[in-house]
Amino acid sequence: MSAVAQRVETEADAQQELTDGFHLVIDALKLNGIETIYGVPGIPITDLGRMAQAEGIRVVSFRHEQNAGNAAAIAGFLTKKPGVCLTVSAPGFLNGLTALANATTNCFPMILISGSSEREIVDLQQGDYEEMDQLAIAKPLCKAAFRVLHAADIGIGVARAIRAAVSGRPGGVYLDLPAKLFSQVMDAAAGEKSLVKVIDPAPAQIPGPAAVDRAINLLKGAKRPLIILGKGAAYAQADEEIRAFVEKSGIPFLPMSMAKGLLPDTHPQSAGAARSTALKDSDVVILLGARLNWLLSHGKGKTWGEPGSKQFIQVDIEPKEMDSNVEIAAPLVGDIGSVVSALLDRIDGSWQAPPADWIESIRSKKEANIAKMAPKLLKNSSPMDFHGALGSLKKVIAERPDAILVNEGANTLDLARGIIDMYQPRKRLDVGTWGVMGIGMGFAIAAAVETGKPVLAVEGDSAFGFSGMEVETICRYDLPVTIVIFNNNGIYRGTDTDPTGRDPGTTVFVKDSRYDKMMEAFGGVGVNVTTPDELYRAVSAAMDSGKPTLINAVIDPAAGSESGNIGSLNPQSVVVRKK
Ligand SMILES: CC(C)(COP(=O)(O)OP(=O)(O)OC[C@H]1O[C@@H](n2cnc3c(N)ncnc32)[C@H](O)[C@@H]1OP(=O)(O)O)[C@@H](O)C(=O)NCCC(=O)NCCSC(=O)C(=O)O
Repeated sequence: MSAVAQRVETEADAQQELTDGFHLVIDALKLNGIETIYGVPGIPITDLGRMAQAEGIRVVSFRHEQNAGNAAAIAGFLTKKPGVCLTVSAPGFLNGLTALANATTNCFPMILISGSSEREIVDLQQGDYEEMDQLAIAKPLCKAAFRVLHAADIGIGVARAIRAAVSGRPGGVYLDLPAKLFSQVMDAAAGEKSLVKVIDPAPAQIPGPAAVDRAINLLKGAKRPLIILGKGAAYAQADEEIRAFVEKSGIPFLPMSMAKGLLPDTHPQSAGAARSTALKDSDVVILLGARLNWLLSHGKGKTWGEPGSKQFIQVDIEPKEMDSNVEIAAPLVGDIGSVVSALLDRIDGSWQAPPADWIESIRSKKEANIAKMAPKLLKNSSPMDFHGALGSLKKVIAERPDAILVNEGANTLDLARGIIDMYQPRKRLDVGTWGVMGIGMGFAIAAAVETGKPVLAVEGDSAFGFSGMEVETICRYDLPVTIVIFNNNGIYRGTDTDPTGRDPGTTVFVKDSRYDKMMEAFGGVGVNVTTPDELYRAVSAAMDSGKPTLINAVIDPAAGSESGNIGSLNPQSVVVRKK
């Protein structure tokens, strides 16, 4: 090439605006309304995080990918947009996978984006930095998995990930971005054209009229109807329609834990405090975004009364969910908002409220259970038991109904679920379908970031340990998160011993630990409390101040029972060994 031609080409290059993989990923996310990324920086995505922040995306950096992943997952639940988690390759990617799988199980829309090493080297197993076939590993753990090899395909890759995460039954999606992709350069105009805006990412799915007729006829013939609200109903953000359906039909409702607050727990139709009676004695049960999994004893057995005494109507966006455990007499496939609207249209002048004896039997059981519980909640002992401590927190939430409650643990979870009334939708976030420990700080951080509301995380001492280092993240971003650790020195209880006398018992922790000191180490507020009154005052002050606070609540080490309320799943040894 002549010197003149070279000069002409250089000038043309100088005028040509360029973009690269980094910027295309950011532009694709922004075009689709992704405003926040949760992640942990490192090779090869450090600059992606920096640049995303510079371009106006909020980037929240965590201390461990599992917590960033949990944050992304619950952001998806709260917003109906996929929460994005960004990780480094192999080990960081693996750390994010638990959250991705948990998101998929819980039907939370989430995208795990991980950098990865070079395809050519990985496929020949030549020992690249953090070499791993991440796409193959992610596939069975999520709803969909994609890899983008060319900058020109980033737009499509991001679009496919978003649509896969939120359409139909929401879930986790993996997006694999090899390191080389980020520095691939292309013409900026062509790059912009390659981006895809996802139109109507989760289209409404309207139920067929015959399916609606079948369900309404069944409900009309019911003597003891029951509505079970699941977290799918909470996710749908069809709050007004659901409330109208419950109130116009007059049917008692039972919320699953993350559906609490869709209608207030204090609502006269709530059967939450009469759970056994409602499940056992009902004859027609409508499941609204709730699955008949272990949490509902698979729809059979003694929880559900006489065999054959039940008929189920199930509302779910996923047709395969029907008949998963027992026969579904009236399947209603569609999105919750569309199905509930269709049902509501049919609650007209001919509708008759459920028989008075059914309503009365729920009411009287509920009142008896509440009356039995009431004195336990007032106990102002030191050290505290679970009921006394939770009585205080019940008051705190009643006074701040728009606060978000995050909850995990065994006794701390089971008792808080019943005791702390919720008043508004999507305010209770917990361990979900898997009963997984470790969601605490990730959920609390995302709840604060996404909603700006005060967050109260009520944590068993064991559960907190899985994500405890994120208190630094909470302080760093100055989030309005109050953490209460129910500290009874161990898992379930703090009294276990090693029969050989050699080591601590397998379920105990260091006695009388001061978790509040952890918060102080990072500039947050730490408080140690020993009575329910002190707890009430400390939590109220913390939530009003909006300052990151950790309250170490000293609970009697002998308080608490084993198993985290999963009864039948706890195997018991039948062998007695001779010494
Ligand atoms: C399986 C369940 C859905 C059902 O449990 P049940 O014990 O049958 O029901 P609940 O806990 O909801 O309620 C217990 C009883 O309290 C009553 N109840 C409910 N609310 C109230 C109020 N406000 N006042 C008075 N009484 C009440 C309710 O009607 C029941 O009484 P009756 O009506 O009289 O029966 C639940 O336990 C659950 O969600 N479990 C998940 C546990 C979990 O995920 N654990 C994590 C594992 S921990 C771990 O990792 C590990 O241990 O290992």
